[in-house]
Parts: sequence; structure tokens; C-alpha cells
Amino acid sequence: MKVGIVGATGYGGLELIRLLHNHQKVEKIELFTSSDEGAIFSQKYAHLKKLYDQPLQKIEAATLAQLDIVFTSTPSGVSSKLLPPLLNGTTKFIDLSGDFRLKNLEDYEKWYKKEAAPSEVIAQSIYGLSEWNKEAIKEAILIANPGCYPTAVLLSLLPLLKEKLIHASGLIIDAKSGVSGAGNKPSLMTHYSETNENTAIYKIHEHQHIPEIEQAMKMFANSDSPITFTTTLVPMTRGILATSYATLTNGTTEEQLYNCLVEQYKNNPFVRIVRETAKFGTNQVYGSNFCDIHVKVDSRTGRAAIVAVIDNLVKGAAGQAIQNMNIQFGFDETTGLTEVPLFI
Ligand SMILES: NC(=O)C1=CN([C@@H]2O[C@H](COP(=O)(O)OP(=O)(O)OC[C@H]3O[C@@H](n4cnc5c(N)ncnc54)[C@H](OP(=O)(O)O)[C@@H]3O)[C@@H](O)[C@H]2O)C=CC1
Ligand SMILES: CC(=O)N[C@@H](CCC(=O)OP(=O)(O)O)C(=O)O
Repeated sequence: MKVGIVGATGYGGLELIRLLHNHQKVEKIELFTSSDEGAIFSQKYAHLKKLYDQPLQKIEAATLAQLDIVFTSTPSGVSSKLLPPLLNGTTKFIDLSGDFRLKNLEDYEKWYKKEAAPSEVIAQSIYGLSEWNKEAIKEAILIANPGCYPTAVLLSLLPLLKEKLIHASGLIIDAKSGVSGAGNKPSLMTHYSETNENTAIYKIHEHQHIPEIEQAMKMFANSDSPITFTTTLVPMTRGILATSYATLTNGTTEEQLYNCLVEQYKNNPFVRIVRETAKFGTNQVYGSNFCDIHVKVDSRTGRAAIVAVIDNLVKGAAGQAIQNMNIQFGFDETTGLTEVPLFI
């Protein structure tokens, strides 16, 4: 099949290339840019020399229409305008930005502080949380790939909320991310001298992933309590660790939480439930499409800590997007995604 990547020069785009390179069903990868048409890709990225010595192409509807699938790995606020005129009913699109995730346009404009995508396009987009929306993903023409933080949070909490083993109200979610989550555009936020030897909380109670998490909790677990969600930037390149603190419903035991997660994901190769462990961290999923989940009950307080780790660029972005492509095209879900985590 023929695949296009719009935004190939960004971190999400580079990760799509790395993973699609070894995908058995992909015969051709075409790369598109909005800013550097004609540039030889491997001259921008030396690690791709002899692999991608091809020119970056202009984003044109007619060119994209010849491809089976196009990934748009462009910033929120860009995808909303770029993508709608490219839709042709045949080529499938997977967008990595936040522009087609929120069904309520007012929510988008409030949290992203940008103009929303056209409502008719939002209406046809399918939320690409692979493990929870497979039937809809199979039929989708436009997939809104989930945000990196929501992926970790939702995979770990949805089964427990659905089975009412934890209270939906009063959920506190403390998530930490590596700096690549902010993309490759330099900023004061991600400048080396601001991130090295530092850990900083940001967008407190204002993060754009709050409405996305709440929307999916309602959609998949019929739970509509507001969440407290905070994000912290830590001095590492990749990785998200999201810890949720939840009050247990009457009599829930650690065993029940564990069994519920195991049962939910028994046929899902990328979600691993880790039982006893001395430590639990982002390096156990580094470079891979795994989401690892660990739960621990505090009997003194009646609360559980539910922890999830992912690689933000893989399960949090490009890997999940390819998993969705596999589901859409009827390939084995793991095709091209069998990398063992780098760990050390
Ligand atoms: N980084 C992460 O961990 C995650 C990112 N995401 C989302 O994925 C998307 C891509 O993220 P990421 O790769 O990190 O971002 P980057 O900033 O690294 O890359 C974005 C790319 O988009 C292209 N672009 C910028 N402006 C335009 C435009 N006006 N028209 C077309 N293309 C444009 C640029 O390429 P060029 O100039 O060549 O066109 C740029 O390289 C974002 O929406 C992000 O929110 C989602 C989950 C995780
Ligand atoms: C570390 C870091 O800065 N992460 C970004 C994640 C961006 C993202 O995924 O934004 P979309 O909703 O547009 O996809 C953030 O917290 O905003």
C-alpha cells in the first residue's frame, strides 16, 4: 500500500517513518511539507541517509488522492484547516492533532483557544483509541488519533470506571511527560537550560486534554464526573507516566482491580498489566507501542494509585496511529509494531 505523511519533518512524522519502514504491507512512503518543498529529506535528517534520499513534496489534494492512507502529523489549529479540503471519500486519513477529537466545538475553542474544524468533518471523525473503538475504526475514513496523555490515562482507568470498581468523582490524575511531547519547534518551555535539572508543572487545570479525557470517559464508561488533571514536564526525551488517585467503591480489593484490567485487555497485545513490581517506569516501554499498567491499593485511605506508562511518540502518537491503520485495513494489529522496548 502507498502511504503519505504530512508533517514528516516533525517528531510525530519521524516516528511514523521509523515504524512504517519495517511494515510488511507498506510499499511506498511519500513525504509532504508545508515549508520546504523539494528539500532532500535525508539532508535534513542524517540518520535517514540512504533510506529516505527523496524530495519533500508539496501538499496537494490530487497527489494525496493517489495514496491509500495519509497521516497528518501537523499542529492543532493547522490540521483543522489543512485536512477538510483533502478528504475525497476514498483515501483514509489519520490525524495526530487535537483538531478532530472533541465533538463539542465550543469545548475545542475554549480549551485550544483556536477556531474549531468544520462541524460536518468533526461529525465524521472517529476517535482512535485502538483498544476501545475497534468496530468504528474499521469503518473510518477520518481517524482522530488520541492525545498522548489521554491514551495513558484512559487505557488505565476505563475498565475500572466501567465496572464501577472506583468512584468517578474525585479522580485526581497527575501525569508527567518527556520533552518530545511538545514537538520540535524550539520554545522557552522546552529550551535545554529551562528543562535540564528542572521539573515543572504547567497548564494547571487548563490542559487541553481534560475535555478529551472526560469525553472518552463518558463515551466508553458512561462516567461524567469532572477530573482533576495536572501535567508536569520532566527532563527526559520520551515517555509519559500518568498516576491516577481514585477512591475505591465499597469493598473493592486490589485483586479485583488487577483481574478487571487483565480481563479487559486479555486479547489486546499492546496493553500489559504488571502485578508485583519494585519499580515501574517509562523505560520499560521506551520506543515501543506498549502501555503498561500497575495498580496498588492503599488500605489506610481506601484509595488506589493506578499508574500507566507509554512512549508518547509511539503508543501516544505514531504507534497508535499505525495500530489504527492496521485495524482499518484488516491487517494483524501488531504489524510493524513488534519492536522490543529499548529499556537501556
Ligand atoms: N509529540 C508528541 O508526543 C505528540 C504529538 N501529538 C500531536 O501530533 C501532531 C504533530 O506533533 P509533533 O510531530 O510533535 O509536532 P512538530 O512540531 O514536531 O511537527 C509538526 C510538523 O507539522 C508541520 N507543519 C507546521 N505547520 C504546518 C502548516 N501550516 N501546514 C502543514 N504542515 C505544517 C511541520 O512540518 P513542515 O514545516 O515540513 O510542513 C512540522 O514539522 C501535533 O498536533 C501534536 O499535538 C500527539 C500526540 C503526541
Ligand atoms: C510535553 C508537552 O508539552 N506535551 C504537549 C502535548 C501536546 C499534544 O499532544 O497536543 P494535542 O492535543 O494538540 O495533540 C502538551 O502538554 O500540550
